[in-house]
Amino acid sequence: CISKGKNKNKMLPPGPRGFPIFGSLHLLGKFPTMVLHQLAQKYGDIMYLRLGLQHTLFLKTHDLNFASRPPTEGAKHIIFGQRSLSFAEYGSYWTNMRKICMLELLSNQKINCFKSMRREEAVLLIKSLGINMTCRMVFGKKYKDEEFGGRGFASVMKEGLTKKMKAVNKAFDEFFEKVIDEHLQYKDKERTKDFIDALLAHMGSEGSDYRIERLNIKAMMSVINYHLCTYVAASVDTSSTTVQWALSELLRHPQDMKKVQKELENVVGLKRMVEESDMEKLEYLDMVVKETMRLHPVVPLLLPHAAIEDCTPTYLFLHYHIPKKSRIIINAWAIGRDLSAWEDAEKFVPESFEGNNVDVRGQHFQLVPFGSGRRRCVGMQLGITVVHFVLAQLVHCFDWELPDNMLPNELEMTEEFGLVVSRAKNLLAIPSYRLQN
Ligand code: HEM
Repeated sequence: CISKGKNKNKMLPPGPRGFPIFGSLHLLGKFPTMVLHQLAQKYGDIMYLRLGLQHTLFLKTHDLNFASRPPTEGAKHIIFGQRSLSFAEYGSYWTNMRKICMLELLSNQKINCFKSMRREEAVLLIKSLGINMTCRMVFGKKYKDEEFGGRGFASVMKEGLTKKMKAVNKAFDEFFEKVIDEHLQYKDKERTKDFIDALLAHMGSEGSDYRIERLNIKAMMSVINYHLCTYVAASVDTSSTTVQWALSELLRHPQDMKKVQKELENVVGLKRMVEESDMEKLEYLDMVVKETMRLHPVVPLLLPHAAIEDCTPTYLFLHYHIPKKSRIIINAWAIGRDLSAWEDAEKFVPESFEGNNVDVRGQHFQLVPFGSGRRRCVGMQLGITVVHFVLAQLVHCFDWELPDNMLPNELEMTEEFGLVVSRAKNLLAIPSYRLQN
């Protein structure tokens, strides 16, 4: 929030006036992305609300200044304060944690190391149609619900409402303590080292203003889990929610589903399963994933950014004042539907990526499902790999049908808003195996 008093003579960006105390909170309703999008059509791309600000150019021109995070209640209680990577303030602690994460868990080399594990999981997925990949990369093995206070990983995440956050934190704390103890106990055993081993190797190391202790390691573990599950929208992670949206769109557009299957038949055939090494040849599948991330960015408002210093960006020849500590909210959902960048913005048309190099990695500002710049998603490469791989498996191994003779255009696509936006109604579809093995 910007305090107006202090900035009386400076021009804040335009926006609705709002009420005292609540500001414009009442406007947001059930679908804040859509409301913010409509407000931006009235007030412009840089907009001031007493809740936040949204603008896209900032990502490039003011990336460093907006690379911090504001303190939030959720982060304080549920993920060990601002020690977690996602919610850490910009500074040497965040820089180092991000470096460790990039190097030890999310580098291309590490992602490749776990290729065979993802393949094993894909086979299991095809058998069980349940997704559980990243858990093994982070913790080295799958932990059952009973080991998580008997309540289940997902159910504990779901209880992340403010009142319950402290209790939730305790449940996580016990679970993480157990995982750390197990890793220390089997430290010298012959096995594939996972992310926790890598973090433990840094225990005791220090910088000028921080020291990595057991608590910091737990904070890192929790933020990775936050991306595996969401505490708003049930036991799904960012990657599997994206896969669900992609499959939903393909069910609504059977001709596109056929096109992906045809491509898979040409590249892979029907006698074996898809391998990760096939991915680069699956151009249409890639377009389907991009189009899904455009229409259904699962973290639609990204994570909130915070201004480190005052700044004065220029927009349409006007100089706006953005005070230090302002919360910056970027509406990736609205950016993907911007009529000046996308033709037929509301329609699912994978072909719109044909013959251009627009991708999802934060270089093209009309499509930012992972954010952009310094604070963009650190797990992007893993997310992209998993989404392509799982979707390819599902469409290659199965034909899909909607239940009860439902027509494709009758499939509901209502969103349930949260930090991760999933389908409001579970996707129900009937698979029939189509490979010849
Ligand atoms: C399809 C999959 C995914 C999507 C769409 C996604 C999206 C995002 C978005 C939008 C942000 C915020 C960027 C910003 O504030 O500017 C973010 C941050 C982050 N993501 Fe992801 N994510 C995905 C998968 C993953 C995975 C698999 C991991 C880890 C295993 C991960 C770990 C993180 C972390 C740690 C941050 C915070 C980075 C920081 O603050 O420096 N994400 N993600």
